[in-house]
Order: sequence, then C-alpha cells, then structure tokens
Amino acid sequence: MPTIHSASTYLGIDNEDIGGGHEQTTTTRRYRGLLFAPSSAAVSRTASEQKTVLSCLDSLDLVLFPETSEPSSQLSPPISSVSPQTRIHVVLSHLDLQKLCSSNKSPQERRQLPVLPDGDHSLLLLPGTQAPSFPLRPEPPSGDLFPGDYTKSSSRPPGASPVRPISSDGGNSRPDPPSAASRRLTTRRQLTHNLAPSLVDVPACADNLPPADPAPPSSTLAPSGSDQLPNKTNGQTSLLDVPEAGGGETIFPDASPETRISAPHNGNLRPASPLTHLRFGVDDDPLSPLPSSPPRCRRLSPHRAQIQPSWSYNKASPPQAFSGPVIPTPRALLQTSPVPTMACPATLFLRRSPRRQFVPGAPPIALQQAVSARPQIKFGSGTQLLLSSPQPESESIIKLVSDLNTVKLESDVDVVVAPPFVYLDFVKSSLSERIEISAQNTWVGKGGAFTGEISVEQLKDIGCSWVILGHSERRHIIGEDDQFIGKKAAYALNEGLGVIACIEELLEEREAGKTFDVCFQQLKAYADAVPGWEKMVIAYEPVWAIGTGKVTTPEQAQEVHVACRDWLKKNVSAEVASKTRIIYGGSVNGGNCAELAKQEDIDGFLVGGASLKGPEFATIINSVTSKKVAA
Ligand SMILES: O=C[C@H](O)COP(=O)(O)O
Repeated sequence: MPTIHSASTYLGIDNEDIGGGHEQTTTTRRYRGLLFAPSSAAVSRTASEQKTVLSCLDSLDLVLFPETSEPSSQLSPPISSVSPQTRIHVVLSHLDLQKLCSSNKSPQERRQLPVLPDGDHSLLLLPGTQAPSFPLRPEPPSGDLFPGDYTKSSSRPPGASPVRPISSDGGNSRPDPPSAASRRLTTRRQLTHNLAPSLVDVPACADNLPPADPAPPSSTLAPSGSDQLPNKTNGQTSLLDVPEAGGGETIFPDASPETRISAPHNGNLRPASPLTHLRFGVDDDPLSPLPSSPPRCRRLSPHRAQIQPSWSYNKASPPQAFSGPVIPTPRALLQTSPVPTMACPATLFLRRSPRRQFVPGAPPIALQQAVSARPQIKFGSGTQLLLSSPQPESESIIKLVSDLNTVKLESDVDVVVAPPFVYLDFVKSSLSERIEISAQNTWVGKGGAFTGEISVEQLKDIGCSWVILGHSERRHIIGEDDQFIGKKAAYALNEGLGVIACIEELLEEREAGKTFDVCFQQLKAYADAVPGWEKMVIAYEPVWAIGTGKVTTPEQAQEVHVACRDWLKKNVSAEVASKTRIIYGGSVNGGNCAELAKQEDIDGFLVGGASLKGPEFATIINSVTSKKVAA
C-alpha cells in the first residue's frame, strides 16, 4: 500500500528552500517538490545562479510556478529549462496569461510558458485562476490543446476530442467569455501515480488567513453552479464534485490515484464553495518525516500542517492557505468550511512521479582534536604534550578518526582529541583507546538546570577525560573572564577531569610589552582556584598567532614558556613548575613543529588546522621531545 505524504512534507517554498547560499540544496534534501514564490520566480538570476537552481529542480518530482503580477515570461529560470523528468505544474492566472499572450513579445517568448519540456506535466489552477479562453499560442496546433491544459496533449486518452480554441487571433483581442468546459478543466489524462488527491478544509486555521475581499458584483459572476462538475468517469479518471456550501466532511472512499476532485466555481472570480484549504499527500513515509518547522508552515497536529501561500492573487481573489496534511488512508477526503472567507481551488489536478529516495548525506563535520604526549615520569622532569584543536569544515569526521587511528604513536606521547560536543560520543567510541578525548568547554559548576550547557558530569559519563578551558575565543568572543575560567578549572579538576588551561595575549598587548603581565594574571587566576596541578596542562596560545599563519619564533615561544614556568616556581612550587607541561599553540604545522619542540620549555602543541591533515599531524605528534624534570 502506498504511503502518503502531506503537501507540507512534499513541498518546499523557494524563498526558504532554494533561496541561495548554503540553502540552495535544502529543497532536494527535504522535499520532493518546490513552490516558487513570485518574488523569487520573477527575480533575475545570473546564469550561474540559474544553473544552481535548475540542478535543484532537476531532482524534484514537482515544481509549482505561481501566478505573478509580472509577466510570467520573466520567471527565472525559464520553465522550458527544467528537466523533463521534473513534473511541472504551472500556476498562472487568467490575467497573467492574457497579459503574456497579448503583449508584444517575440513568438519565442510567447511560446515559453505553454511549451513545456516533453514529458508528463500537469496543470494546477488555484484561486483566481481559470482556464484561458484564448489560445496559448498564436497558432495552436489543431487538436492539440485542451481547455485548461497548457501542455501539449501527449497523453490524451483514447477518444478524447481535441478542443477548438475559442479565439484564434493569438489572444490579441478581447477573449471570449469562458465556457463551462474551459472552467471545468476536465482532466485529459490518465493519472498514473499513487497520489490520492484530496481537498480538506481546516476551519481552525481560517482565522490565520487574511479575510476575503468583498464579493464581486453578481453581474461579474457566472450563474451559480454553472460550472458544477458532475460525478463522472472519463476512462480511468474519476471526477468528483465538491459540495457547494456548508461545513462538514465529504469522504470519497472510492477515490483512487486516478481520482480528480474539483470544486464548484462561481464564474471567473470567486468560487461558490467556501473551501479554504487544499490538501493532498501521502503519509507514513519514513524517508520523509514531516519537517518540524517547515517554512511558513503551521503544524496543526502531528500529521497535519499548513503552508501559507507565498504568492498573492489579484484583489478579486483573496489568498488562501495551501496546506498539506497527511491523509493516512487511501480514500480522498474533502471538507468544506462554514466560514465563507476563502477562495477555493478551481481545480486540483495532481500526480505523483515515482518516489525518489531521500538519502541524507553525511553532515558537515567540524572536529576539534587535541593530542597530548604522555608525561615522561622516568626522566624526572621531561613531559610531552601534543594538542590539536582544529575546526575543520570539509573533513569528514569518519576520515579524521580513521586517520588518527592509523597514526603510529610513540609510547611517551599523550594524544587527546577535542571534537565539538555533538561528536564527542562518536569519536570516543570510534577512536583507539590509546587516544583520549577532550571537550572544548564545560559548565562552571555542578550540572543542573543550565539549558544549553554541558556539565562535567555529562562529559565524564561519556568517557571524556579532558576539557580545554580559557581558549582565546572563550575569553575574547564569549566574554569569559579569568576568575570564571579559574572556577571552571577547579570544578573540572575536582571531578577528575584533566584541564588544558589556555593563556594568551592579544597582539596589542604584545606590542605594548604586556605579554608576561597578561599571561601571569591568567596563570594566577588558575592558581588561585585549582585544587592541584597534577592534571593541569598550560597551553600558551598567543591570540595573534592562532589560525593566522603567524607562528611565534621558537625563541619568542620559549621566552614566554620559561617565564611562565618561573612564575609557577615562584608562586606555586618548584615541583609544579618542573612537572607541569606547558604546550604551545598557534599556527603549528609540520614545518615548524620540530624547531619549536626543541625548545626546552615547550612540552607539546595545541594544533588547529594542521591536525586535519593526517600525515602532517603525525609529523607534529612525533616531533615532540621529552624534557627532563628538575630534581
Ligand atoms: O584551537 C586551535 C588552536 O587555537 C590553534 O589553532 P591553529 O593551529 O589553527 O593556529
């Protein structure tokens, strides 16, 4: 039994889903159809932009072009450019088409809209829309046009009679009055796919929609019921009537994929029936769950959602909701509303192409990794620590983990990887146990109701053994101060985590000769707060060297490292000064790591970008040298 989707699942709205930039492919990921808003459909796009949009459209089952206040020939990209595989529904108003056909455009332009690519296409007319009463081409091929069908009749049912164009002057004269036949837009095709179209009213959302314009003078209306559609069967295509008035629900238990439902229409301006919503869809498709917050979509229930129209109609036809709840039954459901405020679809003609599989791609990965070297206790003073913390955009987390697992690590090197929170668990479970994991931040105290924060307890719960604190981005972008960071370090250490405690000076501070003062002040904040130094690693990362390619010279780095060690000796203890690993971070790479590692007080690295390249990262890891601990 076919599964059924709601229209809101099926359709994206272009403004949100194909607008540009990184969102350009959202439609193809989340939806199978796309509704072009006039503001976007009529916009001028560069050739490159059109190419991108077309590549998105090509993967869709359905594209809806709306009516616009501008000549639809300005639709961009041109409809004729869309792949024949894409089911195209053209939503155009009578006025729009009239304007198009009567304007002084080249024959090619005039043909643009009616001439769709070969293939199965269909026509969807929405409120304010009706079949044109004039030919769509100056010289339509005889027998090749049907009322309301703007496409070539490539699949006309056997026995169906071609309809003679009402006007044959190319639409340059005043069009003849629309005929009942043209308004009915009876289907001329056999629907072949498994979509059971339906019309459903949702009175609850009527108050969410703009009020209708006053009813037009009766003289402008066709006689009520003049285009009532009788129940009838045309080959395998059923045609069902919508009750003209009143609320309630009409169920068509025999509706099938070949069913077509049409609402009564009161002439060419306003439907008689106060249908407010148009719905169709298929349900229970695990591949396409209802979006939690579809663009401009209002969730009515777990299986019902409503999309507000993003196009506008002429004043005589107020906007209506175009919504798509799930109809989890094979029967079509039609309901009219007692609220006579909304225009209704004149005709709904839906089809569905074979389902495409939605295969979510691997998410973009931002993995921060840290590697540290194991303290060399046997040397008495020498420890190594190698840390890396990049934020890659393009590397896959799987590849990164795989690369790390293949790096041959020397036995005296501690390696710590610090991915973003959301990847911690995966990385922990994927990495060799030889490599530890670190968080990039943590909450300042015991966990509780601190929405959005990650507690030390939670980190420990997933096997995280380190946390980076005081990174320059936390200080200078997020605004954490020395004392706050010190408290974090204290809590993490008390709970058994290791702390990679960053210290760093800004460029202006270095240029003002304040490097030592800034670093000592930050060291003091740690020293004032932490209960011990056994699991503390100091990471000196001059802000001006992070991610800039401006690495400090080995001598500059050594100068700060030895000064910090001296500060620890004077202000904490000689033992702490000797045993505490002080690592360097800031544009470390495979080319400069060896010289930096030779410095007596550089015990390892905190590596960003270079750690994303497996071989280079291995070089950095193995460049770290053990240092002796003072007796
Ligand atoms: O978090 C990363 C470190 O701050 C260093 O980054 P980097 O090696 O890209 O300069």
